[in-house]
Amino acid sequence: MSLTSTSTLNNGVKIPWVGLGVYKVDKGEVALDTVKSALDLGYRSIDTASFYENEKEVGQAIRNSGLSREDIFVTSKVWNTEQGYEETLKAFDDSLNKLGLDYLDLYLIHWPVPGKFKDTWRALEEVYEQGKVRAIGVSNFQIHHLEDLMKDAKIKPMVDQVEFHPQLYQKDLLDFCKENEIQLEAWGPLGRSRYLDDPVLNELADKYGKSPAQVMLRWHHQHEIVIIPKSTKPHRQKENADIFEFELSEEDMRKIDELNQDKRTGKHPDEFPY
Ligand SMILES: NC(=O)C1=CN([C@@H]2O[C@H](COP(=O)(O)OP(=O)(O)OC[C@H]3O[C@@H](n4cnc5c(N)ncnc54)[C@H](OP(=O)(O)O)[C@@H]3O)[C@@H](O)[C@H]2O)C=CC1
Ligand SMILES: O=C1CO[C@H](CO)[C@@H](O)[C@@H]1O
Repeated sequence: MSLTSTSTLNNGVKIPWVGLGVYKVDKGEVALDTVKSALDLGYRSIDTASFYENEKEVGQAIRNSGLSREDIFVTSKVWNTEQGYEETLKAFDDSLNKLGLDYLDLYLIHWPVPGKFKDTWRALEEVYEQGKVRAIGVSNFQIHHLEDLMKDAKIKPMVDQVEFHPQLYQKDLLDFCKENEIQLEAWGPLGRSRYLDDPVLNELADKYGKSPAQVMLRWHHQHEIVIIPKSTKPHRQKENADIFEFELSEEDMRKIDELNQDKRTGKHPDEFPY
């Protein structure tokens, strides 16, 4: 198992289990260097969004890498103010242009904007059917949003990317996604580094000879969740990728499950100020 090991989405497309997130990675040199070091270390999946304002640098770093386009999995997202059918078709083209790519691997609805996300989804179905994106999905969708979307959708979402970490163990959503063949992807898988001093995670880190961050990430992996930890630092990128060579016991998985406090670092999807 390595950074090239993948989960298979419900349409057969393969997504790496571990990718690099690039939110708050400043455009310019920082973004170029961050994506370069990740690709050099073997990362093959990058998660960006029009909202992050670094698509240009992400695309440039991918082209500079000399890797084949088909070996890299690129995700972007349509932002809230860009939602609606026509608006999303335009936003998709803008993202492709900024990235300098002729197709995306995954395009997501960033948040379930009330009254808009169904029209937005029709636009995603359209670009998917045109072959401009290999998979489509959603982000920050709760079970009720998924159920609502799937009532009218021609194509079922392949991915739901949500905030997920031990302090926000969304078991019902995870089970729902598994039942419906929707791949759950965790944003903030390190809890944005706020809970790394948790005593249970530290005790387990000592037990397995790993860092608390690696224990957290491995917990997601054993729950079959795709993760996209962000770091601008090569030594942390390396650490976050080194989670394939150890296994948490069932008892230790349960101990981490029990850390849940329904605690979010971001907004609740039903309360986001749309
Ligand atoms: N769909 C959505 O609405 C959202 C999607 N996302 C996506 O998910 C990605 C990941 O989430 P994000 O919010 O960045 O949070 P993460 O949980 O990935 O945490 C990132 C933070 O942890 C630090 N860090 C990284 N690795 C380590 C380590 N090994 N030890 C200690 N600290 C570490 C980073 O600092 P440093 O860089 O200094 O190493 C940074 O401060 C985003 O970058 C973005 O792509 C994020 C938020 C919302
Ligand atoms: O992707 C994102 C990055 O983080 C932001 C602040 O929490 C989110 O709003 C956004 O969805």
